[in-house]
Amino acid sequence: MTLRLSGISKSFGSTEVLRDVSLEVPDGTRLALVGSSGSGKSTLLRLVAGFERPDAGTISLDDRELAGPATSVPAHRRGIGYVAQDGALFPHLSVARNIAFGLPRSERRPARVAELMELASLDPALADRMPHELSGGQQQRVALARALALRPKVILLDEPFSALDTGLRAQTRRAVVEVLERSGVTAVLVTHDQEEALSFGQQVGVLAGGRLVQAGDPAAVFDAPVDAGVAEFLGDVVVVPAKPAGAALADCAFGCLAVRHDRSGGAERVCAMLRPEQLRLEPAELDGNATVVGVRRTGASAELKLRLGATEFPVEVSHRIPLHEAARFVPGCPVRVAVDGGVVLYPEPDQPPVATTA
Ligand SMILES: Nc1ncnc2c1ncn2[C@@H]1O[C@H](COP(=O)(O)OP(=O)(O)OP(=O)(O)O)[C@@H](O)[C@H]1O
Repeated sequence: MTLRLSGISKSFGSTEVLRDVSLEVPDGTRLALVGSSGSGKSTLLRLVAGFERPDAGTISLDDRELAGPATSVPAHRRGIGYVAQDGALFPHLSVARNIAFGLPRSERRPARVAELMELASLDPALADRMPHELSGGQQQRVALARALALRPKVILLDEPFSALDTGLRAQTRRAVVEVLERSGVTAVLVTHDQEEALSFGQQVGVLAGGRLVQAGDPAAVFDAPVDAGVAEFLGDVVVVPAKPAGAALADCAFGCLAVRHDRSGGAERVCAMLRPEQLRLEPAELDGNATVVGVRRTGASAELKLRLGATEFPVEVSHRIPLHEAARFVPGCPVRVAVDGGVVLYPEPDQPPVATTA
């Protein structure tokens, strides 16, 4: 079913947490909501689940209004499943009984539990284990199986992977996406992890200060963030002062580059954003456009500090390279820095832009 939010606002006392949020998650698709801590992600999910009421706006599933000025369908009547951050399993019930707890009485049969365990890619041998005897990833899959037991139309996942360590996190995320795909349920994930948000589904939505500042196809949002703040939030950036130079071109410390998206709104002073993955570096005696001014080894990589100064925009840029390449770049060495693909232009911030890559 298609989930629609229209003009949702919510305050707690005098604190406005969400303002005029509208979005649509088409039937059977997945949306990841990302934003920094306090941006209102969990509140939005709780409004959809029915744990809170919006102050303004409507929430509906297909043609059925769940929340609005004159409507408030209770949480248990919404047909919406909710998976909390810690899975919230009952510690005194086995895996099978935790899952069965989510089922209507008439369906509490071992065969139905086994079916849900299979759907959630859980080994049947785990059925009699207690939650504390499971890994974090297995616990999350039990929580998902329990949430799917009621055949919800929509499933909401509130930071379900945040307690897992990096390897298990990616593996559990892939497993969960497969389960959601198999069950064909519409899903919304809340996360503050950019990579997770960009790889979860068909749409990513970025919340900042209670507003949905951008939503759309993850690759398109990553490629053309609406402002420099979103660009930096979604991944590493290199930002340098720039000057428009005619038809979709801009001059900056890297030379004259193609502009792939102009988000400057015609501002007089602009800066250019690119991703570190776009940079290619070669030692170059003759046609260098940068100089190595520092090399710092950090684990498996090295951070080069480069000065780009051939133009009216001299800047220093930090750039990470694999450690085995570091020997080619010693301080004082001239370097040719080329940029693959174009840049995105933004209005220059009040503060001078900082050129960094993490
Ligand atoms: N029940 C409540 N009463 C008062 N303030 C609340 C309540 N729930 C949330 N808030 C406030 O609303 C703001 C947004 O909180 P919310 O949990 O939605 O953010 P979030 O983006 O999910 O953050 P995090 O990533 O840290 O979980 C915060 O400032 C929080 O303190």
